[in-house]
Amino acid sequence: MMTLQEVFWVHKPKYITRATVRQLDHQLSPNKMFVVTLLAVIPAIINAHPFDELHQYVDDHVEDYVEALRQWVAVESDSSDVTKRPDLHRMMDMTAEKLKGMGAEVEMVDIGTQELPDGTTLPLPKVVTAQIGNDSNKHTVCIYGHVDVQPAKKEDGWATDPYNLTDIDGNLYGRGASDNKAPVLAWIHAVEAYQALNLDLPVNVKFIIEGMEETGSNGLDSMIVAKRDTFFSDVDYIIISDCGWLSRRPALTYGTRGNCYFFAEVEGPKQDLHSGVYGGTVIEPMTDLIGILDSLISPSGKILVPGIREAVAPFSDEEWKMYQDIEFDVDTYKSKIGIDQLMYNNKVDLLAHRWRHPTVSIHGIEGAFSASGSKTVIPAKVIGKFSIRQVPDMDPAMVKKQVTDYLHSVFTKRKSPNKLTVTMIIGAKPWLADTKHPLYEAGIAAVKRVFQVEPDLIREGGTIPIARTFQDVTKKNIIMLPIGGFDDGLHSQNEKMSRYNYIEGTKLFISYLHEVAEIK
Ligand SMILES: C[C@H](N)C(=O)N[C@@H](Cc1c[nH]cn1)C(=O)O
Ligand SMILES: [Zn+2]
Ligand SMILES: [Zn+2]
Repeated sequence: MMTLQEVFWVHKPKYITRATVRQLDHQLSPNKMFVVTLLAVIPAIINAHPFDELHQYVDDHVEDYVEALRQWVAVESDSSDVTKRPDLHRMMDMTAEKLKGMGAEVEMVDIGTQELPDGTTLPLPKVVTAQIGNDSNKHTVCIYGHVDVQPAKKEDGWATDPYNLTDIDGNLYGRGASDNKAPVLAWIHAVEAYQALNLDLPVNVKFIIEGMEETGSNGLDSMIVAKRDTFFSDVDYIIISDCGWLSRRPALTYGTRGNCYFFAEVEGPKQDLHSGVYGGTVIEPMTDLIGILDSLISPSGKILVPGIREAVAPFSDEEWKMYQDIEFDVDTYKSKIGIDQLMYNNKVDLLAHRWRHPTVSIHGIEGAFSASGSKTVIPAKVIGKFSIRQVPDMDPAMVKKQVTDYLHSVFTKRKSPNKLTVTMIIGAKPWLADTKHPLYEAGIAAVKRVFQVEPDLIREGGTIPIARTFQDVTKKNIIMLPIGGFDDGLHSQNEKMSRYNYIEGTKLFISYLHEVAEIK
Protein backbone atom coordinates (compact mmCIF):
# COMPACT_ATOMS: atom_id res chain seq x y z
CA MET A 1 0.00 0.00 0.00
CA MET A 2 1.17 3.56 -0.76
CA THR A 3 2.15 5.69 2.17
CA LEU A 4 0.17 8.85 2.71
CA GLN A 5 3.17 10.82 1.52
CA GLU A 6 3.21 8.93 -1.77
CA VAL A 7 -0.55 9.23 -2.23
CA PHE A 8 -0.34 12.95 -1.94
CA TRP A 9 2.67 13.47 -4.11
CA VAL A 10 0.99 11.43 -6.83
CA HIS A 11 -2.32 13.30 -6.61
CA LYS A 12 -0.86 16.68 -5.68
CA PRO A 13 -3.80 18.29 -3.91
CA LYS A 14 -3.83 22.05 -4.37
CA TYR A 15 -2.73 23.40 -1.01
CA ILE A 16 -0.66 20.58 0.45
CA THR A 17 2.69 21.32 2.05
CA ARG A 18 5.42 18.77 2.33
CA ALA A 19 5.70 19.32 6.07
CA THR A 20 2.01 18.51 6.68
CA VAL A 21 2.21 15.35 4.61
CA ARG A 22 5.35 14.14 6.35
CA GLN A 23 3.77 14.68 9.72
CA LEU A 24 0.52 12.92 8.86
CA ASP A 25 2.32 10.06 7.20
CA HIS A 26 4.35 9.48 10.30
CA GLN A 27 1.19 9.43 12.38
CA LEU A 28 -0.98 7.30 10.12
CA SER A 29 1.03 4.78 8.15
CA PRO A 30 0.94 2.04 10.82
CA ASN A 31 -2.76 2.41 11.21
CA LYS A 32 -4.83 -0.47 9.84
CA MET A 33 -7.71 1.89 9.25
CA PHE A 34 -5.51 3.75 6.78
CA VAL A 35 -8.06 4.17 3.99
CA VAL A 36 -10.85 5.25 6.29
CA THR A 37 -8.62 7.74 8.06
CA LEU A 38 -7.29 9.02 4.78
CA LEU A 39 -10.80 9.85 3.60
CA ALA A 40 -11.46 11.63 6.85
CA VAL A 41 -8.36 13.83 6.67
CA ILE A 42 -8.55 14.82 3.02
CA PRO A 43 -10.69 17.93 3.57
CA ALA A 44 -8.41 19.09 6.38
CA ILE A 45 -5.32 18.55 4.28
CA ILE A 46 -6.78 20.30 1.25
CA ASN A 47 -7.52 23.31 3.43
CA ALA A 48 -3.97 23.40 4.82
CA HIS A 49 -3.01 26.57 3.05
CA PRO A 50 0.71 27.02 2.36
CA PHE A 51 0.18 30.69 1.53
CA ASP A 52 -0.21 31.43 5.22
CA GLU A 53 3.12 29.76 5.86
CA LEU A 54 4.76 31.52 2.92
CA HIS A 55 3.32 34.91 3.79
CA GLN A 56 4.41 34.48 7.39
CA TYR A 57 7.90 33.65 6.13
CA VAL A 58 7.91 36.92 4.16
CA ASP A 59 6.73 38.89 7.19
CA ASP A 60 9.48 37.30 9.27
CA HIS A 61 12.15 38.40 6.77
CA VAL A 62 11.18 42.00 6.08
CA GLU A 63 14.40 43.43 7.50
CA ASP A 64 16.51 41.02 5.43
CA TYR A 65 14.66 42.15 2.30
CA VAL A 66 15.20 45.81 3.15
CA GLU A 67 18.90 45.12 3.74
CA ALA A 68 19.16 43.36 0.37
CA LEU A 69 17.60 46.41 -1.30
CA ARG A 70 19.97 48.70 0.61
CA GLN A 71 22.95 46.80 -0.81
CA TRP A 72 21.62 46.96 -4.35
CA VAL A 73 20.64 50.64 -4.20
CA ALA A 74 24.17 51.46 -2.95
CA VAL A 75 25.52 50.50 -6.38
CA GLU A 76 25.41 53.45 -8.78
CA SER A 77 24.47 51.28 -11.75
CA ASP A 78 23.64 54.18 -14.06
CA SER A 79 23.66 52.77 -17.58
CA SER A 80 23.66 56.18 -19.27
CA ASP A 81 26.93 57.34 -17.71
CA VAL A 82 29.92 55.51 -19.18
CA THR A 83 32.11 56.49 -16.20
CA LYS A 84 29.80 54.35 -14.04
CA ARG A 85 30.27 51.23 -16.15
CA PRO A 86 32.43 49.43 -13.52
CA ASP A 87 29.55 49.86 -11.02
CA LEU A 88 27.14 48.46 -13.56
CA HIS A 89 29.35 45.40 -14.11
CA ARG A 90 29.50 44.96 -10.31
CA MET A 91 25.71 45.17 -10.14
CA MET A 92 25.38 42.37 -12.70
CA ASP A 93 27.89 40.26 -10.71
CA MET A 94 25.92 40.83 -7.50
CA THR A 95 22.70 39.79 -9.25
CA ALA A 96 24.35 36.60 -10.52
CA GLU A 97 25.75 35.82 -7.06
CA LYS A 98 22.34 36.28 -5.44
CA LEU A 99 20.76 33.84 -7.90
CA LYS A 100 23.62 31.35 -7.56
CA GLY A 101 23.17 31.52 -3.78
CA MET A 102 19.69 30.06 -4.19
CA GLY A 103 20.94 27.17 -6.29
CA ALA A 104 20.02 28.58 -9.70
CA GLU A 105 21.90 27.56 -12.80
CA VAL A 106 23.31 30.95 -13.74
CA GLU A 107 24.94 32.23 -16.91
CA MET A 108 26.40 35.66 -17.56
CA VAL A 109 25.81 36.26 -21.22
CA ASP A 110 28.24 38.46 -23.12
CA ILE A 111 26.18 40.71 -25.41
CA GLY A 112 29.09 42.56 -26.99
CA THR A 113 30.04 46.20 -27.03
CA GLN A 114 28.45 49.59 -27.26
CA GLU A 115 29.68 52.18 -29.71
CA LEU A 116 30.08 55.64 -28.18
CA PRO A 117 29.50 58.91 -30.13
CA ASP A 118 33.29 59.43 -30.45
CA GLY A 119 33.62 56.07 -32.24
CA THR A 120 35.20 54.19 -29.31
CA THR A 121 33.61 51.04 -27.92
CA LEU A 122 32.74 49.91 -24.41
CA PRO A 123 31.75 46.43 -23.17
CA LEU A 124 28.03 46.16 -22.46
CA PRO A 125 27.06 44.76 -19.05
CA LYS A 126 26.54 41.01 -19.25
CA VAL A 127 22.96 39.76 -19.11
CA VAL A 128 22.24 37.41 -16.21
CA THR A 129 20.16 34.36 -17.07
CA ALA A 130 19.16 31.81 -14.44
CA GLN A 131 17.10 28.68 -14.15
CA ILE A 132 15.52 27.10 -11.09
CA GLY A 133 13.73 23.83 -11.66
CA ASN A 134 13.51 21.70 -14.73
CA ASP A 135 10.39 19.60 -14.29
CA SER A 136 8.75 18.86 -17.62
CA ASN A 137 5.39 18.38 -15.84
CA LYS A 138 5.37 22.02 -14.79
CA HIS A 139 4.94 25.28 -16.64
CA THR A 140 8.04 27.41 -17.02
CA VAL A 141 7.91 31.14 -16.47
CA CYS A 142 10.62 33.62 -17.42
CA ILE A 143 10.91 36.70 -15.23
CA TYR A 144 12.49 39.74 -16.86
CA GLY A 145 13.85 42.74 -14.96
CA HIS A 146 16.67 45.27 -14.96
CA VAL A 147 19.17 46.46 -12.36
CA ASP A 148 20.50 49.54 -14.12
CA VAL A 149 19.16 52.93 -13.08
CA GLN A 150 18.59 56.46 -14.29
CA PRO A 151 21.14 59.12 -13.27
CA ALA A 152 20.73 60.75 -9.84
CA LYS A 153 22.71 63.33 -7.90
CA LYS A 154 21.90 64.80 -4.50
CA GLU A 155 22.23 68.27 -6.11
CA ASP A 156 19.31 67.46 -8.43
CA GLY A 157 17.11 68.17 -5.42
CA TRP A 158 17.03 64.87 -3.55
CA ALA A 159 16.20 65.17 0.14
CA THR A 160 18.50 62.21 0.88
CA ASP A 161 21.57 60.60 -0.70
CA PRO A 162 20.11 58.73 -3.71
CA TYR A 163 22.50 55.79 -3.24
CA ASN A 164 21.95 55.36 0.48
CA LEU A 165 18.57 53.70 0.99
CA THR A 166 16.74 55.85 3.51
CA ASP A 167 13.69 54.67 5.39
CA ILE A 168 11.24 57.48 6.16
CA ASP A 169 7.71 56.72 7.36
CA GLY A 170 7.62 53.32 5.70
CA ASN A 171 9.04 54.54 2.39
CA LEU A 172 12.43 53.36 1.16
CA TYR A 173 14.05 56.22 -0.76
CA GLY A 174 16.85 55.59 -3.24
CA ARG A 175 17.58 55.64 -6.97
CA GLY A 176 16.36 52.43 -8.57
CA ALA A 177 14.41 51.41 -5.45
CA SER A 178 11.18 51.04 -7.43
CA ASP A 179 12.65 51.05 -10.95
CA ASN A 180 13.52 48.18 -10.89
CA LYS A 181 15.66 46.83 -8.04
CA ALA A 182 12.96 46.09 -5.42
CA PRO A 183 10.68 44.27 -7.90
CA VAL A 184 13.60 42.09 -9.09
CA LEU A 185 14.49 41.31 -5.48
CA ALA A 186 10.84 40.63 -4.66
CA TRP A 187 10.76 37.92 -7.34
CA ILE A 188 13.97 36.40 -6.01
CA HIS A 189 12.61 36.48 -2.45
CA ALA A 190 9.33 34.90 -3.59
CA VAL A 191 11.21 31.92 -5.01
CA GLU A 192 13.51 31.80 -1.96
CA ALA A 193 10.48 31.59 0.36
CA TYR A 194 9.25 28.40 -1.36
CA GLN A 195 12.75 26.95 -1.11
CA ALA A 196 13.26 27.92 2.52
CA LEU A 197 10.02 26.22 3.54
CA ASN A 198 10.86 23.14 1.51
CA LEU A 199 7.75 23.69 -0.60
CA ASP A 200 7.70 22.46 -4.13
CA LEU A 201 8.02 25.43 -6.53
CA PRO A 202 4.75 25.32 -8.51
CA VAL A 203 6.51 26.23 -11.78
CA ASN A 204 10.03 26.18 -13.19
CA VAL A 205 11.44 29.69 -12.98
CA LYS A 206 13.88 31.37 -15.34
CA PHE A 207 15.28 34.87 -14.98
CA ILE A 208 16.62 37.37 -17.50
CA ILE A 209 18.10 40.39 -15.75
CA GLU A 210 19.74 43.08 -17.83
CA GLY A 211 21.74 46.25 -17.21
CA MET A 212 20.89 48.53 -20.14
CA GLU A 213 17.10 48.94 -19.97
CA GLU A 214 17.21 52.62 -19.14
CA THR A 215 19.14 53.36 -22.31
CA GLY A 216 17.04 51.21 -24.61
CA SER A 217 18.19 47.63 -23.83
CA ASN A 218 21.22 47.78 -26.15
CA GLY A 219 22.33 44.32 -27.22
CA LEU A 220 19.40 42.47 -25.68
CA ASP A 221 17.32 42.04 -28.86
CA SER A 222 20.03 39.99 -30.54
CA MET A 223 20.48 37.87 -27.42
CA ILE A 224 16.75 37.06 -27.41
CA VAL A 225 16.89 36.12 -31.09
CA ALA A 226 20.00 33.96 -30.49
CA LYS A 227 18.37 32.16 -27.54
CA ARG A 228 14.94 31.67 -29.07
CA ASP A 229 15.42 27.93 -29.62
CA THR A 230 17.47 27.25 -26.49
CA PHE A 231 16.74 29.30 -23.36
CA PHE A 232 13.23 30.20 -24.55
CA SER A 233 12.30 26.81 -26.03
CA ASP A 234 10.64 25.57 -22.81
CA VAL A 235 9.42 28.95 -21.55
CA ASP A 236 5.62 29.15 -21.46
CA TYR A 237 5.06 32.66 -20.16
CA ILE A 238 7.05 35.85 -19.63
CA ILE A 239 6.44 38.02 -16.58
CA ILE A 240 7.62 41.62 -16.26
CA SER A 241 7.32 43.75 -13.12
CA ASP A 242 8.88 47.02 -14.25
CA CYS A 243 6.04 49.50 -13.88
CA GLY A 244 3.65 50.83 -11.25
CA TRP A 245 0.03 50.96 -10.16
CA LEU A 246 -2.14 53.88 -11.22
CA SER A 247 -3.67 54.50 -7.80
CA ARG A 248 -3.69 52.73 -4.45
CA ARG A 249 -5.54 49.88 -6.18
CA PRO A 250 -3.27 47.07 -7.43
CA ALA A 251 -3.13 46.75 -11.20
CA LEU A 252 -2.24 44.45 -14.06
CA THR A 253 -0.61 46.15 -17.04
CA TYR A 254 -1.54 45.13 -20.59
CA GLY A 255 0.24 47.74 -22.69
CA THR A 256 3.35 49.92 -22.82
CA ARG A 257 4.27 52.76 -25.13
CA GLY A 258 7.40 52.48 -27.24
CA ASN A 259 9.95 55.24 -27.62
CA CYS A 260 11.92 56.87 -30.42
CA TYR A 261 14.77 58.88 -28.90
CA PHE A 262 16.49 61.51 -31.06
CA PHE A 263 19.65 63.60 -30.98
CA ALA A 264 19.48 66.79 -33.10
CA GLU A 265 22.98 68.22 -33.39
CA VAL A 266 23.58 71.77 -34.64
CA GLU A 267 27.19 72.62 -35.30
CA GLY A 268 28.47 76.14 -36.04
CA PRO A 269 31.79 77.88 -35.25
CA LYS A 270 34.84 75.78 -34.46
CA GLN A 271 34.73 76.74 -30.76
CA ASP A 272 32.59 78.58 -28.19
CA LEU A 273 32.55 82.38 -28.64
CA HIS A 274 32.23 85.49 -26.46
CA SER A 275 28.64 86.66 -26.90
CA GLY A 276 29.61 90.32 -26.61
CA VAL A 277 32.45 90.14 -29.06
CA TYR A 278 30.77 87.88 -31.63
CA GLY A 279 27.04 88.16 -30.81
CA GLY A 280 25.08 89.69 -33.68
CA THR A 281 27.54 88.55 -36.31
CA VAL A 282 27.23 84.76 -36.14
CA ILE A 283 24.12 82.67 -36.64
CA GLU A 284 24.00 80.84 -33.35
CA PRO A 285 23.59 77.03 -33.21
CA MET A 286 21.53 77.33 -30.04
CA THR A 287 19.00 79.66 -31.72
CA ASP A 288 18.67 77.23 -34.62
CA LEU A 289 18.22 74.33 -32.24
CA ILE A 290 15.56 76.05 -30.13
CA GLY A 291 13.77 76.98 -33.38
CA ILE A 292 13.61 73.43 -34.68
CA LEU A 293 12.72 71.94 -31.28
CA ASP A 294 9.88 74.44 -31.03
CA SER A 295 8.50 73.16 -34.32
CA LEU A 296 7.86 69.68 -32.92
CA ILE A 297 4.81 70.31 -30.75
CA SER A 298 2.25 73.08 -30.21
CA PRO A 299 1.64 74.62 -26.77
CA SER A 300 -1.60 72.61 -26.55
CA GLY A 301 0.26 69.33 -27.11
CA LYS A 302 -0.48 68.78 -30.82
CA ILE A 303 2.40 66.96 -32.49
CA LEU A 304 3.36 68.96 -35.57
CA VAL A 305 5.49 66.37 -37.38
CA PRO A 306 3.43 65.40 -40.46
CA GLY A 307 2.19 61.80 -40.50
CA ILE A 308 2.63 61.01 -36.79
CA ARG A 309 -0.92 61.60 -35.56
CA GLU A 310 -2.40 59.92 -38.64
CA ALA A 311 -0.71 56.60 -37.75
CA VAL A 312 -2.36 56.27 -34.34
CA ALA A 313 -4.96 53.49 -33.97
CA PRO A 314 -8.45 54.94 -33.36
CA PHE A 315 -9.74 55.12 -29.79
CA SER A 316 -12.62 52.66 -29.58
CA ASP A 317 -15.84 52.96 -27.54
CA GLU A 318 -14.82 49.81 -25.68
CA GLU A 319 -11.55 51.44 -24.62
CA TRP A 320 -13.37 54.60 -23.57
CA LYS A 321 -15.64 52.49 -21.37
CA MET A 322 -12.68 50.63 -19.85
CA TYR A 323 -10.88 53.86 -18.99
CA GLN A 324 -14.06 55.28 -17.47
CA ASP A 325 -14.17 52.42 -14.92
CA ILE A 326 -10.53 52.70 -13.82
CA GLU A 327 -9.70 54.14 -10.39
CA PHE A 328 -7.83 57.40 -11.02
CA ASP A 329 -8.30 60.66 -9.21
CA VAL A 330 -7.35 63.73 -11.25
CA ASP A 331 -6.88 65.97 -8.20
CA THR A 332 -4.56 63.49 -6.47
CA TYR A 333 -2.58 63.20 -9.70
CA LYS A 334 -2.23 66.98 -9.90
CA SER A 335 -1.23 67.39 -6.30
CA LYS A 336 1.33 64.54 -6.42
CA ILE A 337 3.17 66.21 -9.30
CA GLY A 338 2.61 69.71 -7.95
CA ILE A 339 0.64 71.32 -10.78
CA ASP A 340 -2.67 73.14 -10.97
CA GLN A 341 -3.42 72.77 -14.64
CA LEU A 342 -3.02 69.76 -16.92
CA MET A 343 -3.37 69.40 -20.70
CA TYR A 344 -6.80 67.81 -20.17
CA ASN A 345 -9.29 68.01 -17.35
CA ASN A 346 -11.08 64.70 -17.41
CA LYS A 347 -9.93 61.24 -16.44
CA VAL A 348 -10.48 59.50 -19.78
CA ASP A 349 -8.60 62.12 -21.82
CA LEU A 350 -5.75 62.12 -19.32
CA LEU A 351 -5.42 58.33 -19.32
CA ALA A 352 -5.69 58.19 -23.11
CA HIS A 353 -2.92 60.77 -23.52
CA ARG A 354 -0.80 59.00 -20.96
CA TRP A 355 -1.13 55.54 -22.46
CA ARG A 356 -2.35 55.39 -26.03
CA HIS A 357 -1.41 58.62 -27.78
CA PRO A 358 2.11 59.61 -28.83
CA THR A 359 3.80 62.54 -27.19
CA VAL A 360 6.93 64.63 -27.66
CA SER A 361 9.17 65.37 -24.66
CA ILE A 362 12.25 67.57 -24.84
CA HIS A 363 14.82 66.28 -22.36
CA GLY A 364 17.88 68.47 -22.56
CA ILE A 365 20.58 70.19 -24.57
CA GLU A 366 24.13 68.91 -24.44
CA GLY A 367 26.75 71.61 -24.94
CA ALA A 368 24.51 74.41 -23.67
CA PHE A 369 25.49 76.39 -20.61
CA SER A 370 23.47 74.95 -17.73
CA ALA A 371 25.42 75.60 -14.55
CA SER A 372 24.32 78.13 -11.96
CA GLY A 373 25.68 81.62 -12.46
CA SER A 374 25.92 83.49 -15.74
CA LYS A 375 28.32 82.69 -18.52
CA THR A 376 28.19 84.94 -21.60
CA VAL A 377 28.98 82.34 -24.19
CA ILE A 378 27.77 81.31 -27.63
CA PRO A 379 28.00 77.49 -27.58
CA ALA A 380 29.61 76.24 -30.79
CA LYS A 381 27.85 72.87 -30.93
CA VAL A 382 24.65 71.83 -29.22
CA ILE A 383 22.74 68.57 -29.21
CA GLY A 384 19.02 68.67 -28.51
CA LYS A 385 17.64 65.47 -26.98
CA PHE A 386 13.97 64.62 -27.37
CA SER A 387 11.82 61.56 -27.62
CA ILE A 388 8.48 60.58 -29.08
CA ARG A 389 6.54 57.87 -27.23
CA GLN A 390 5.14 55.29 -29.63
CA VAL A 391 1.69 53.71 -29.67
CA PRO A 392 -0.08 51.24 -31.95
CA ASP A 393 0.05 51.51 -35.02
CA MET A 394 3.17 53.67 -35.18
CA ASP A 395 6.35 52.24 -36.66
CA PRO A 396 9.72 53.55 -35.34
CA ALA A 397 11.36 53.21 -38.78
CA MET A 398 8.66 55.43 -40.26
CA VAL A 399 8.86 57.87 -37.35
CA LYS A 400 12.62 58.18 -37.85
CA LYS A 401 12.08 59.23 -41.46
CA GLN A 402 9.17 61.55 -40.66
CA VAL A 403 11.10 63.36 -37.90
CA THR A 404 14.38 63.60 -39.81
CA ASP A 405 12.73 64.91 -43.01
CA TYR A 406 10.58 67.38 -41.09
CA LEU A 407 13.42 68.82 -38.98
CA HIS A 408 15.60 69.23 -42.08
CA SER A 409 12.77 71.02 -43.89
CA VAL A 410 12.22 73.39 -40.94
CA PHE A 411 15.97 73.96 -40.68
CA THR A 412 16.31 74.66 -44.41
CA LYS A 413 13.70 77.41 -44.14
CA ARG A 414 15.93 79.13 -41.57
CA LYS A 415 18.65 79.43 -44.27
CA SER A 416 21.27 78.82 -41.58
CA PRO A 417 24.89 78.06 -42.51
CA ASN A 418 25.14 75.72 -39.52
CA LYS A 419 25.07 71.96 -39.90
CA LEU A 420 22.15 69.86 -38.63
CA THR A 421 22.49 66.12 -37.99
CA VAL A 422 19.50 64.13 -36.74
CA THR A 423 20.07 60.66 -35.26
CA MET A 424 17.57 58.25 -33.73
CA ILE A 425 19.38 56.37 -30.95
CA ILE A 426 16.47 54.29 -29.61
CA GLY A 427 13.58 52.90 -31.65
CA ALA A 428 11.45 50.83 -29.25
CA LYS A 429 8.03 49.60 -30.34
CA PRO A 430 4.87 49.68 -28.21
CA TRP A 431 3.52 46.46 -26.69
CA LEU A 432 -0.06 45.33 -26.14
CA ALA A 433 -1.34 42.10 -24.54
CA ASP A 434 -4.52 40.08 -24.75
CA THR A 435 -6.18 40.62 -21.37
CA LYS A 436 -8.41 37.59 -21.98
CA HIS A 437 -5.38 35.31 -21.72
CA PRO A 438 -5.37 33.03 -18.61
CA LEU A 439 -2.19 34.82 -17.46
CA TYR A 440 -4.42 37.79 -16.63
CA GLU A 441 -7.04 35.62 -14.92
CA ALA A 442 -4.20 34.22 -12.82
CA GLY A 443 -3.11 37.79 -12.03
CA ILE A 444 -6.60 38.75 -10.93
CA ALA A 445 -6.79 35.70 -8.64
CA ALA A 446 -3.38 36.40 -7.09
CA VAL A 447 -4.21 40.08 -6.48
CA LYS A 448 -7.52 39.12 -4.89
CA ARG A 449 -5.82 36.66 -2.56
CA VAL A 450 -3.19 39.11 -1.34
CA PHE A 451 -5.03 42.44 -1.46
CA GLN A 452 -8.69 41.32 -1.29
CA VAL A 453 -9.61 43.61 -4.22
CA GLU A 454 -9.96 43.28 -8.00
CA PRO A 455 -7.00 44.83 -9.83
CA ASP A 456 -7.45 47.58 -12.40
CA LEU A 457 -6.39 46.66 -15.92
CA ILE A 458 -4.13 49.49 -17.00
CA ARG A 459 -1.56 50.52 -19.59
CA GLU A 460 1.85 52.06 -18.93
CA GLY A 461 2.95 55.32 -20.51
CA GLY A 462 6.60 54.39 -20.18
CA THR A 463 8.51 51.94 -22.31
CA ILE A 464 9.95 48.52 -21.67
CA PRO A 465 11.99 48.32 -24.83
CA ILE A 466 12.36 44.54 -24.87
CA ALA A 467 8.67 43.71 -24.30
CA ARG A 468 7.73 43.78 -27.95
CA THR A 469 10.82 41.78 -28.95
CA PHE A 470 9.89 39.09 -26.41
CA GLN A 471 6.45 38.91 -27.98
CA ASP A 472 7.53 39.00 -31.62
CA VAL A 473 10.57 36.69 -31.35
CA THR A 474 9.53 34.12 -28.76
CA LYS A 475 5.76 34.22 -29.53
CA LYS A 476 5.15 33.67 -25.80
CA ASN A 477 2.42 35.44 -23.88
CA ILE A 478 3.53 38.20 -21.56
CA ILE A 479 2.00 39.73 -18.47
CA MET A 480 3.14 42.83 -16.65
CA LEU A 481 2.54 42.47 -12.95
CA PRO A 482 3.51 45.73 -11.27
CA ILE A 483 4.17 46.25 -7.57
CA GLY A 484 5.44 49.86 -7.72
CA GLY A 485 3.29 52.57 -6.15
CA PHE A 486 1.60 55.29 -8.22
CA ASP A 487 3.73 57.95 -6.52
CA ASP A 488 7.15 56.26 -6.53
CA GLY A 489 8.82 59.08 -8.50
CA LEU A 490 10.52 56.94 -11.13
CA HIS A 491 13.36 58.76 -12.94
CA SER A 492 12.70 61.71 -10.62
CA GLN A 493 14.07 63.13 -7.37
CA ASN A 494 13.25 61.13 -4.22
CA GLU A 495 12.36 57.85 -5.97
CA LYS A 496 11.03 55.40 -3.41
CA MET A 497 9.49 52.01 -2.88
CA SER A 498 7.14 51.65 0.05
CA ARG A 499 7.74 48.80 2.47
CA TYR A 500 4.08 47.90 1.96
CA ASN A 501 4.39 47.48 -1.80
CA TYR A 502 7.74 45.70 -1.52
CA ILE A 503 6.52 43.18 1.03
CA GLU A 504 2.95 42.65 -0.14
CA GLY A 505 4.37 42.59 -3.68
CA THR A 506 6.59 39.65 -2.67
CA LYS A 507 3.48 37.85 -1.42
CA LEU A 508 1.73 38.68 -4.68
CA PHE A 509 4.56 37.03 -6.63
CA ILE A 510 4.38 33.96 -4.36
CA SER A 511 0.66 33.67 -5.09
CA TYR A 512 1.11 34.38 -8.77
CA LEU A 513 3.54 31.47 -9.19
CA HIS A 514 0.85 29.23 -7.73
CA GLU A 515 -1.87 30.66 -10.00
CA VAL A 516 0.23 30.27 -13.14
CA ALA A 517 0.80 26.62 -12.27
CA GLU A 518 -2.98 26.16 -12.36
CA ILE A 519 -3.29 27.34 -15.98
CA LYS A 520 -4.49 24.40 -18.07
C1 LIG B 1 8.86 51.72 -17.63
C2 LIG B 1 10.32 51.44 -17.33
N1 LIG B 1 10.50 51.27 -15.95
C3 LIG B 1 11.17 52.60 -17.82
O1 LIG B 1 11.40 53.50 -17.05
N2 LIG B 1 11.60 52.53 -19.07
C4 LIG B 1 12.34 53.60 -19.71
C5 LIG B 1 13.00 52.96 -20.92
C6 LIG B 1 13.45 53.90 -21.96
C7 LIG B 1 12.74 54.30 -23.02
N3 LIG B 1 13.51 55.11 -23.74
C8 LIG B 1 14.66 55.21 -23.10
N4 LIG B 1 14.61 54.46 -22.03
C9 LIG B 1 11.40 54.73 -20.11
O2 LIG B 1 10.23 54.50 -20.35
O3 LIG B 1 11.88 55.89 -20.19
ZN1 LIG C 1 12.36 50.17 -15.37
ZN1 LIG D 1 13.11 53.49 -15.79
